Amino acid sequence: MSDPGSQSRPARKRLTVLSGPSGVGKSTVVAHLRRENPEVWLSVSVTTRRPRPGERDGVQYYFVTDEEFDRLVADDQLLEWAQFAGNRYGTPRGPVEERLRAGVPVLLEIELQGARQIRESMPDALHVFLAPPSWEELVRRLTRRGTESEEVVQRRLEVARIELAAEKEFDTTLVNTSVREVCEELLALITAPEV
Ligand SMILES: Nc1nc2c(ncn2[C@@H]2O[C@H](COP(=O)(O)OP(=O)(O)O)[C@@H](O)[C@H]2O)c(=O)[nH]1
Ligand SMILES: Nc1ncnc2c1ncn2[C@@H]1O[C@H](COP(=O)(O)OP(=O)(O)O)[C@@H](O)[C@H]1O
Repeated sequence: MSDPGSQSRPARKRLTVLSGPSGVGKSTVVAHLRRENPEVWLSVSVTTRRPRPGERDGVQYYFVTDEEFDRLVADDQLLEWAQFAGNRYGTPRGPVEERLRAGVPVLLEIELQGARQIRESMPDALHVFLAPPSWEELVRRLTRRGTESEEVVQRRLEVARIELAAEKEFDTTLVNTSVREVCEELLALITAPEV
């Protein structure tokens, strides 16, 4: 007998974590997803990194000083945080908890150490790894983006090797060949019915 409620089952109201090496296309994929699917709420992180040209406070990140970041950590206002290539990044706790309580699908775009913290603290989260089509293509994307100095690109590539090796820790992998296709696959995962 078919389940009469199956058609109207709500979207999974849980947290999705998107992670993957620097330059793989996380920001591009997430920006595309948000444009097409505003019902998915993306957490805006705090960071001590300097804004890149065109980045605005409160949009890509909340840009904070080291002292402000220390205070957020001390006050337990971050759901997770990590040091990455010389800067600190963290997810503000309040807005995420509020959205999840309201039943809104929440997406976090964070690096590996933060993803591990979320796996511990919120075991229901779905962890998605975004992989490059190849190592050479990852190097090309990171270099061509042109937002970092040669030294920073090298540092990020060293971290990328570590992040690529952690792929098996994730629930599933999406290969970022086509942004549009990856977004469709990601949206299907985020909004899959409850099981
Ligand atoms: N743990 C953690 N990582 C974050 C957070 N926000 C961003 N990141 C990650 O920090 C890394 C560096 O981000 P960013 O400097 O914007 O560079 P980009 O992602 O390579 O453009 C990326 O892997 C992001 O996913 C956060 O709140 N927590
Ligand atoms: N599927 C793709 N094919 C080709 N280039 C891509 C693709 N996705 C992203 N890029 C490019 O790769 C570079 C890095 O993407 P970005 O979103 O900044 O990566 P991340 O946020 O993971 O560091 C950017 O120049 C972006 O335009």
